[in-house]
Amino acid sequence: MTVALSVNVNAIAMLRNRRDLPWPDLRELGRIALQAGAAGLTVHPRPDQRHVRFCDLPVLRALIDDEFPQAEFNVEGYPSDDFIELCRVNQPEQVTLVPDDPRQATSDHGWDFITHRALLKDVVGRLKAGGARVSLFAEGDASLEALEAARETGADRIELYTGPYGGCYGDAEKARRIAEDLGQTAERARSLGLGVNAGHDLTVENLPMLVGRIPFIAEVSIGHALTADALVHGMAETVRRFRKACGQPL
Ligand SMILES: CC(=O)[C@@H](O)[C@H](O)COP(=O)(O)O
Ligand SMILES: NCC(=O)COP(=O)(O)O
Repeated sequence: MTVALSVNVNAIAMLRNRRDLPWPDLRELGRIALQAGAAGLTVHPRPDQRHVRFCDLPVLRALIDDEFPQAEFNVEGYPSDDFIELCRVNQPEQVTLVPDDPRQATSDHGWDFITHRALLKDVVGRLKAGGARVSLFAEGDASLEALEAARETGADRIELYTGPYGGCYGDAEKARRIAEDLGQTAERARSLGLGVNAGHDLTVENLPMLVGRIPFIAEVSIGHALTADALVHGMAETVRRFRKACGQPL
């Protein structure tokens, strides 16, 4: 089983949005990423559109449909009515639901599945009826009880929030401890029949330990570090480096 890499283009969009100009061009960079072997593209449209804009979604949908029909579009976000409508219109293969407050700078926690079970069950049902796989952003140490509630929503997968793991760069011992917690959570999720994705602050350096501990991760979505590396190495070479760090044969 190989760990699929989905390239999150939010950080590229944020750079573009500094000016009223159309570059860097998301469609072109998305194309380079997919040509270099990324399995898909991820966007996280936030209500203020400070990163990816709502109008970017049809462009990326068309790129995949026209040129990379095996690739997947993953749309992440809080399940507001606007977000659900964006998903209906753009038909992502996967929707990842995230408990973000609009004021948050970035995602920094997973769902409380027990408290939000009813909301999630309703939204997951609607998204799945529209044809999407649904993944739920989860705390790295989610309990069995919490994961049972996640499964009851009808979701297909969880996405492990790996921010604290990414935050301990330079401290290998702490990273190992967190990787172990993430591994145990992933095993609990798998024992319930849930697939496991992972994301947030993953890098070429920290991926191998995570994937070594959780070889059954289905997909990682990566944006911030991948965009930073692309400034140094170019997008195509960066995607190859991240694929290698995921354990993919090149
Ligand atoms: C859901 C998640 O893990 C986030 O990492 C997210 O997709 C990144 O969002 P921003 O790029 O908007 O910070
Ligand atoms: N789901 C996580 C994601 O898409 C990207 O997170 P990051 O690499 O930008 O931290």
